[in-house]
Amino acid sequence: MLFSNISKEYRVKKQQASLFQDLFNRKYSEKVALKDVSFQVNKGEVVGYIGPNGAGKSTTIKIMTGILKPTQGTCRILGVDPMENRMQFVKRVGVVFGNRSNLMWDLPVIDSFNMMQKIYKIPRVDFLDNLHELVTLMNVKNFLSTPVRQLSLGQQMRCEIIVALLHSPEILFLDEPTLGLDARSKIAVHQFIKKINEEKNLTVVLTTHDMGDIEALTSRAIIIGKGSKLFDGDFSSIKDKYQQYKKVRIEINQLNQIDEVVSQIKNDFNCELMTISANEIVVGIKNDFERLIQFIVNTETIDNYQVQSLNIEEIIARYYSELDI
Ligand SMILES: Nc1ncnc2c1ncn2[C@@H]1O[C@H](COP(=O)(O)OP(=O)(O)OP(=O)(O)O)[C@@H](O)[C@H]1O
Repeated sequence: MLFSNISKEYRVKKQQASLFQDLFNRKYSEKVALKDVSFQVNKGEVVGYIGPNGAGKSTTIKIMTGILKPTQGTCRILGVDPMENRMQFVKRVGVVFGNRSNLMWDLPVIDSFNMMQKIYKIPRVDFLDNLHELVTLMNVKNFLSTPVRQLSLGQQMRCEIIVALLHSPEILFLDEPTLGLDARSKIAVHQFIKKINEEKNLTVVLTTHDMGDIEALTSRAIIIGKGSKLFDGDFSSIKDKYQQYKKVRIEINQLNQIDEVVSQIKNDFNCELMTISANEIVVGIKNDFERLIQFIVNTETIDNYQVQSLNIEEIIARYYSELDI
């Protein structure tokens, strides 16, 4: 899979002062969604595509699945341009958009599965084999005759993934597959994606806001911000970079003492004062950590303290801010 020097600009209509101007002299501006993004994905790989809101994740998936044409660059999926010969292309890929359903809302789940057989003209024997395997793997047997609208979000997502896999695609694209799911459902989706990748050597590209998806599914992450690729590699190297950075919560119950402690920390330590509230100071610190702990232990007005490492969301936010994004 090749995504080479891809840029995408959307044409956006500008709001004009009057309706008359709007009708007869329409003006447009360009909204840059992707800027010269390149990467390759090999067969059987699982790749996480991470970024904050508006970074360009969905635009990338839409280009890879032939829904959108890039303004510049070359996209080759399974050796072909996804915009050309769409009928052939869609038979070779599976797509799940977390915010759009391929299931028929009022009908039993099994009807949506049967419909896929007709749409993709899957031979009956292959379909039944696949269905049996996927239903067992995803543990959805008990609600095959339940109307989709009565399923929980987690059950629905498991069914969406089955729908995308019934025609045995070679690549699975997942756009925010765990959006809105509770912790248990997320784990079920992770386990399933892992299994299907291992057993069928299926290539998986998934976009996510959720760092837990990356940790559970893959070591390779591509990080995107404001349309540009910022990182492509082993996500643990980003995590390691920030591992020494600690957050220290300092509790002070004597309200009149907090200002003094704040100014001592400010003057004596190389650290970042993250938040200061009535009885708590949160400090971000890297090199001066041991000395800060000594200070805390020796300061009588400090009642309690807690040390935390950065969680993954905070690591990404820090990474973005260092790159001035
Ligand atoms: N059809 C469109 N017309 C104009 N601008 C668009 C269109 N679709 C997306 N954009 C803009 O392009 C940029 C990238 O959007 P995209 O949906 O790819 O981001 P994303 O990373 O998927 O965000 P989110 O996580 O919020 O879904 C954003 O600034 C968005 O506002």
